[in-house]
Amino acid sequence: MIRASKPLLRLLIPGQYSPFRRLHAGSRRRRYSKNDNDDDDKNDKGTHLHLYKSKGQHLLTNQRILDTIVRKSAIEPTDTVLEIGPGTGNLTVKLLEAASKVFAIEIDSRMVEILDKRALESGLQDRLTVIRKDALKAEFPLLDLVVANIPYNISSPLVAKLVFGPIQFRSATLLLQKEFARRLLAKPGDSEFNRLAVNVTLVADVEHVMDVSKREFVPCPKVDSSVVIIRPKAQVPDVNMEEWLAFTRTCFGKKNKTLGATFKQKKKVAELLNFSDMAASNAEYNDGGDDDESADSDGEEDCSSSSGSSEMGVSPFKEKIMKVLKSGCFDGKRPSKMSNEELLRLLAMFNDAGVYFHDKSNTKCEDINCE
Ligand SMILES: C[S@@+](CC[C@H](N)C(=O)[O-])C[C@H]1O[C@@H](n2cnc3c(N)ncnc32)[C@H](O)[C@@H]1O
Repeated sequence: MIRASKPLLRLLIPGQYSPFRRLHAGSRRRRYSKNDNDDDDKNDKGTHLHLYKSKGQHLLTNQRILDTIVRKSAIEPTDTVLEIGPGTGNLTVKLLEAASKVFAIEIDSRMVEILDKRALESGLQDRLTVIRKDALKAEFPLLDLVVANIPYNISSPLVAKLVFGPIQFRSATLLLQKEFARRLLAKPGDSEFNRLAVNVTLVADVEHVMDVSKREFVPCPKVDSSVVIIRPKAQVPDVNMEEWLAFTRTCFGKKNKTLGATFKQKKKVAELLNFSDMAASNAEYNDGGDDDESADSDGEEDCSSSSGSSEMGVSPFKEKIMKVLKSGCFDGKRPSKMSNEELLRLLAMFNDAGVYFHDKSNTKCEDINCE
């Protein structure tokens, strides 16, 4: 928690006064108090604004960077923009000038108050709707673009909510922790390549826009940042997303291990067997009891029927898995070097052989990360 030493109003408008410099200098000495307690807001009422580390309250004050973010977002005058975590509104006022409508979702009621006041002062209040909610719980409105300097502690579920959620949008320009952005942008074979990149790039393209030094924020955080633009793909592979997420979780549990070694683990095989049994039984029930021939990859064994699968022990099931891996030359491959096309092909081969993936912890689409 940090306390601004000058009246609140002066804190809000960078460039007009120097409190940011003072605040900045202070932040180097003491970023937040040890008691970063969200309930401790007794000093917020007067002229002071406490910024909470737990809410990721680092305000971006550099006008040039704010302008670049808006310009790179390619906002049309008719666009509706969603901003997540508007804070005191440094980015919001610029979005209001560029767009027809801005929805801003902010969890902190003190920020909401400041934001409303600032919009009023700009004369653009009619274009702004502030929603005082947790962005992870709020229902997103219909929108064209997302432009936001988000709280970094919700990066992963928020990106998942955007790319796997029901709301369609042209692009999301996001200021993220640099390390998280690197992981989003990583390609197979890069040391940062991981499950996050695999899952996001299945449905969206990610472009790096620029890096932003931690010194551009008040208070100064410990980490640098990067701006990226996420653009949903026009065409996404026809795959069950819940199963894909469970599949990538299994594969990327140890991303540098060969798939042969990963799928040799007894526990993993037993889990897969249980769920594949259930999936096969459901398929039979839904089909009115008919055999599903499409689930049998080579016709040599009846992998799909409930009787075949449910009576199959761990060992024969493991053999089946190994057979799939070998027939596609996947057994020696490491997930850290595999493309999405290869992973999709492997999942399709597993499904054809009656092997299905499911997260026993009930994977939701928010869960796209691996570490
Ligand atoms: C990194 S600050 C960005 C502030 C402002 N956009 C800027 O660039 O100066 C993040 C903002 O998100 C808000 N916030 C934190 N968690 C949130 C959540 N779950 N939902 C909505 N807003 C949240 C914080 O209160 C804070 O105002």
